[in-house]
Amino acid sequence: MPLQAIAFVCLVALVGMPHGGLDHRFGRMFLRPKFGRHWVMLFATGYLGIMMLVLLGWLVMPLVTLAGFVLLSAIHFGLAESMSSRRQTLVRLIAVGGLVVWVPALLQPQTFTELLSWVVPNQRWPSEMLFRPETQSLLGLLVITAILSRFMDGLRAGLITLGFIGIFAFTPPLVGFLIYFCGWHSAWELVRLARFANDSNPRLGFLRVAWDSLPLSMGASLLIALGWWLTSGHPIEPKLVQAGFIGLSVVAVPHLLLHWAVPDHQNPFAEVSP
Ligand SMILES: CC1=C(/C=C/C(C)=C/C=C/C(C)=C/C=O)C(C)(C)CCC1
Repeated sequence: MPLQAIAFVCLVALVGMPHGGLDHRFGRMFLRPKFGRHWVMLFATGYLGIMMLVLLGWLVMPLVTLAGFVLLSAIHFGLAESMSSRRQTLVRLIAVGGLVVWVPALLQPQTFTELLSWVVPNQRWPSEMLFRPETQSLLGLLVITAILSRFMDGLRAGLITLGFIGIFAFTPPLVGFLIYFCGWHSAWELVRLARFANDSNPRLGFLRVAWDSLPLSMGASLLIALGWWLTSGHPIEPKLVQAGFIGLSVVAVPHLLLHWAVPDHQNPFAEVSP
């Protein structure tokens, strides 16, 4: 298990962070046409401000912040999964995008509550909630909705979804998350960005993306390291998962909001006027 916690933090830093490492370019595309050279100030203030709010949320109301973060993440992952789908209702997005949470919460409640107790320590709520029949039924319903919804999008989408459900059901929740987040969500986003960077030579495009996303990803990883250092005094494994998870959520929320504001097809490498 400590190995999983270490892999969680390292892979999130190395593969997960870079997929949001070009957010400043998306921000520039969104803000510069309206605000000219003031875009940098606005972007930095907005992004950092949202990060601070999320951090404050974890300190003041951890459960609300956890629930809000899981819902936002589900919508974000759901949108990425159903980019080509025309049927993007909120319930479907949440059902599909949240599978990485719903499936282990339903089928591995014991391990899942242990992880939750590391993320939000001293709270009895997760273990009381997760084992209730109402919660289990709701989770089951979400999983069924996701399967039906993806098969309606096409056989391939349905089969991929079943494959992921199998992974989330049988691998430890952190491993399932890493396979999905690093091996699928971030990987596809990096491929998409590499194509934007250099359509005729995606390999060169990939190098450019890696290079350009270095400052923001390094900054985010350093912040997580700082969180680790500040929360000293706990056993290593829960602490790694807590620092990794809270750090991830702090940088993920502004990323999710930004990507709702900017249309998917816009190239972040294109020159922006003025
Ligand atoms: C609650 C919970 C999980 C959910 C993590 C989520 C929801 C992460 C979302 C990340 C995002 C949206 C990154 C941005 O790009 C895990 C790790 C599966 C298991 C431990 C408990």
